[in-house]
Amino acid sequence: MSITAQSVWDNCLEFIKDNIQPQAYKTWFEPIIAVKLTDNALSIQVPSKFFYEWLEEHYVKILKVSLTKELGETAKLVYIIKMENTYGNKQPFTEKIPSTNRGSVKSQDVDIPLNNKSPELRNPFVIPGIRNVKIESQLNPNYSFENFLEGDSNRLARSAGLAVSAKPGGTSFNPLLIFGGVGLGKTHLAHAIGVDIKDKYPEKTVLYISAEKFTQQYIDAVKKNNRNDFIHFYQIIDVLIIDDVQFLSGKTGTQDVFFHIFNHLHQNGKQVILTSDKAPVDMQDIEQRLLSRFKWGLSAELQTPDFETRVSILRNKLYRDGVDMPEDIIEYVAKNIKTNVRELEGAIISLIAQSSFNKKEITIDLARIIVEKFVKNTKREVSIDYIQKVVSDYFQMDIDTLQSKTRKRHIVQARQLAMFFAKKFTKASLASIGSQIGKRDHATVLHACKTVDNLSSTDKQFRKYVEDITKKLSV
Ligand SMILES: Nc1ncnc2c1ncn2[C@@H]1O[C@H](COP(=O)(O)OP(=O)(O)OP(=O)(O)O)[C@@H](O)[C@H]1O
Repeated sequence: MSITAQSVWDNCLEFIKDNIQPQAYKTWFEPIIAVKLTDNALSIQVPSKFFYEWLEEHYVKILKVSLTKELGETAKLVYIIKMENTYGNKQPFTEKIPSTNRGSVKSQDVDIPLNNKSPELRNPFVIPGIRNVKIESQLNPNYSFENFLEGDSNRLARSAGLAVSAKPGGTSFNPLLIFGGVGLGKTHLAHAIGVDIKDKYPEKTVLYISAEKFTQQYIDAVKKNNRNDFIHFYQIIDVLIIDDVQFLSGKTGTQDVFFHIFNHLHQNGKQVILTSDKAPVDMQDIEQRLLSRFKWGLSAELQTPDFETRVSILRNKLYRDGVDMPEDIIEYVAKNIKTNVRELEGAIISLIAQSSFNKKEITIDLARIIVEKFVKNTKREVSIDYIQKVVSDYFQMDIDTLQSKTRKRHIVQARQLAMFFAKKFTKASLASIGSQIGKRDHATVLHACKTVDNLSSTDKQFRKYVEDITKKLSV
């Protein structure tokens, strides 16, 4: 009788069945399909990359023994990973990985077979069409746990981050959503988790990307008819970190594609880490099904650090930069800049720069001047709600009137001004602004912004409105 892939695999299974628990056999071996036998290499098809990893981690020895028994010392095992076909792709997407050769995965290289059946996998980060897909993690090694100082304000998020990096995909913190105000360390912490995972598990494919870049890549992929490649690229990531997910607000196409990628990763035990400037309950224009996914794991808030933590952050920064600074100056800066760690660091850097350029000693007086300038120059984040309040107060109407459907000219103008300032002073998308100011669409907001621009250059009275409200919002 001739030897076939099926006959070899059947014999292996018989041996394996006798040597492992029945439940484990059912879970991990029954779903496998023997595909082909060439040059003493048996190719087996497994349902996911997670499955492959599990086999390699727990059953590689027994697989080796059974296969050697059948095919001799030169026996080889090749996995074919059949990815779940979430996108109506006619052909299944496959990925081949040789057994116990995880070196190729270690360097974040994934070998994709180029045959007629499987589509070429295009990596949005690298020139398309190359055979060996190298995925740069895009992580910043300077953002580590070590230099992310702990305090009451960030203890939960930081500890959850450490738990995730010790066991990516293996904790209930999946996804881990880190949220908090501007400059409080969301990006830093997200990178630190990724960096630590790469240290502990070099074979894992980690990718950091901002939601903005993700959206751009998706738009490009749709333009170039590469939507499936885009999805497949993200589905082979082990740890996906997406920064500033609030950016997806109002972008339904990108949300939809992210929803499918998220489900695939989550189902396969991969880790997802997200950051956002607001808690899921406060996110506007994000589809309900996506919001509910965000809440599956843990949402951990980064709050404004207390005085002690601010002092430690400054001390640590100075220590790393090799700069000595009197304790009273550090405390002065920490006392006066409270709400944003980026500003805190910025002020101390200006102080060092000023003193070295002007050869001045660092004194409390110099610190006072710099902190004052610094605090004055930093723009305060205003919310869309606040803008609507300021505009409606200015025109002495209530917010409901401002948002109403009326076409009365002065109300329309007030609404257009609110939209114009929301665009100018917040990072919200046109769609999100529209939905918050009277449930209008993005085209209406765009039109409002153009109208305000036009009117302020042609109508003196209108220009005064713009100037007055700008002043009120800048105080
Ligand atoms: N606990 C901390 N320890 C040390 N440095 C910190 C800490 N928190 C924040 N920082 C530093 O503050 C700066 C701003 O942090 P980061 O860019 O991560 O903020 P963010 O919350 O992502 O801001 P944004 O909302 O603007 O995206 C960085 O230089 C970061 O290293």
